[in-house]
Amino acid sequence: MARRVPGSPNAAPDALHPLCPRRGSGQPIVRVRGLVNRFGEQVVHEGLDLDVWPGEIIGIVGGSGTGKSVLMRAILGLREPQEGEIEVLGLNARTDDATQRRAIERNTGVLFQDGALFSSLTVGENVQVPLKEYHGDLPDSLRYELALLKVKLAGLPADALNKLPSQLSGGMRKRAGLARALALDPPLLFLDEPTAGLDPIGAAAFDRLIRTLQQALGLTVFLITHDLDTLYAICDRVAVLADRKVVVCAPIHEVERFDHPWVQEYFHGPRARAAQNTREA
Ligand SMILES: Nc1ncnc2c1ncn2[C@@H]1O[C@H](COP(=O)(O)OP(=O)(O)OP(=O)(O)O)[C@@H](O)[C@H]1O
Repeated sequence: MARRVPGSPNAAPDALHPLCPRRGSGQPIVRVRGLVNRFGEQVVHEGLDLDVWPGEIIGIVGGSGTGKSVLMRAILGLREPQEGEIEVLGLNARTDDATQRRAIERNTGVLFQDGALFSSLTVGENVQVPLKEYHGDLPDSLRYELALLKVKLAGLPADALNKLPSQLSGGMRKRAGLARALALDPPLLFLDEPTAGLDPIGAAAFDRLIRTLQQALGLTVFLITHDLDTLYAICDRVAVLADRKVVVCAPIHEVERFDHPWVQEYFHGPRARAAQNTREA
């Protein structure tokens, strides 16, 4: 079954999140320049540049260990790179200024690969964690209502609110993680391999959910994936990490033609051909 997703890739949503830079303003929502990340002798990134534009879904791909997660962590300020500039929503992500750091945190939602839910809290309590941190003055009943709204937005039934993560399927846990990532209505969403571990039907449903939410909420999405179907189904542009940097960043049909051994193997190797055949079937 080919994945069918509402709204075509490359068609950015009409309405952007109010905190997003205006489209056409020339201002990216994430700007990375000259990024260097090293672990001891190992150089992961060396002079990496990347722009993420308002309202797009950008897919980040690359071989295992090319530094996709390290890049995401550096952008989110969860890791201090050795060199480079990183701006998020016009703010310096490498600042020591606590107010700016908090503003970035407040405006970015993250779905980590394993969902990263607190196992001893229910789904509803997990979603309320960021609400408590940033809106501690809200009455409990309103926080509960907001958590319920996010859980429904993420496509979970209302009764999931009172379940522990261990009582959910893998796909439902991803949706619960997504609900928490959306708790504060961020303009910018980071997803680390959201469809990993899901069966093809569950993965296709998750792709649809991401596209629908991105269009409805005017989100910009930074999406790390190995999933070719996701790239074709929902990504407006694809950035390929190789040789310690972004070697190409463009709409997928341009990336497919890019002359680089990893790109050619990934997009034209046996697995890619199988995915292509599935799409054409
Ligand atoms: N805290 C750390 N300490 C030492 N090395 C690290 C650390 N975090 C990441 N690395 C190394 O940096 C490299 C890039 O890791 P990263 O997790 O970003 O890769 P990735 O592209 O996301 O890989 P995958 O597709 O397998 O998830 C790897 O070689 C990894 O071992």
